[in-house]
Amino acid sequence: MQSLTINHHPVNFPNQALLQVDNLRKSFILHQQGGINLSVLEGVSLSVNAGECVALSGTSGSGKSTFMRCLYANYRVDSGSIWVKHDEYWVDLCQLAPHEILAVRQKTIGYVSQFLRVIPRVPALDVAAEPLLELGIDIDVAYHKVKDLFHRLNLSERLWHLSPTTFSGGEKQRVNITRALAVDYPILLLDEPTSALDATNRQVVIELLQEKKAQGCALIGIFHDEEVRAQLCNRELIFGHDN
Ligand SMILES: Nc1ncnc2c1ncn2[C@@H]1O[C@H](COP(=O)(O)OP(=O)(O)OP(=O)(O)O)[C@@H](O)[C@H]1O
Repeated sequence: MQSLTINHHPVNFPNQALLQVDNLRKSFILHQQGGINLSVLEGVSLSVNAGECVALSGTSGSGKSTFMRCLYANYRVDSGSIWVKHDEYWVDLCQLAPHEILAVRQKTIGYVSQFLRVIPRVPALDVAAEPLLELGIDIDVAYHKVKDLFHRLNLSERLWHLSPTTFSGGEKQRVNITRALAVDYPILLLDEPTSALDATNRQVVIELLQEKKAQGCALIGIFHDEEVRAQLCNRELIFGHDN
């Protein structure tokens, strides 16, 4: 393995690590409220290995979602680094140009957000197959993967060719999960992936995520559901004022 960033700074992480966060700081400046500086992440560090699942825990407002958004490069950080193993290189997400971030999202980091963004008239099958098609996967192979996941997640076949605009919360969540799980991302970020699901489908999602772990995927997520945490997570990163 070559341990180089795209800027060619050598780094040396444990062999099994896929993600390494060092001393991450993030604050918000509240422009509408007198320019108050709200410090949310004060030096968070985390290393996640292949096949591990880390739960982000802590009280409401402690910074879990902010941290997840930093890991997906949705937020610019104040300082620190987020090293990700992308192809055979280590790259620091905090230093990448926008087009490089898109490349990392396309191949390396999948994100199951809580809510599915839907476009009217695009059927569920195409919404879920889109990330595979963007990677150049053959359309029949992509549909086959998606249909298999839809079956496992008990998404009724009569919905596959409809736009998810009118779907229930749980149906939308299962389309969203399929979108992310159809691709073999080495790293998966999960924001309450089972919040809208019944017990049966929640168990299916747990099993699918266990399979991802067994394949060497690194999972980082917010799981308010204790049962999900107990079955999936190896460790917790607890957020609070001491981060
Ligand atoms: N875009 C933003 N602008 C300003 N402040 C923000 C922004 N996003 C989050 N915050 C503040 O950062 C703090 C952490 O919020 P965050 O959503 O990360 O917490 P959380 O731990 O995910 O909470 P919850 O469990 O309630 O979802 C909160 O005090 C919140 O008000």
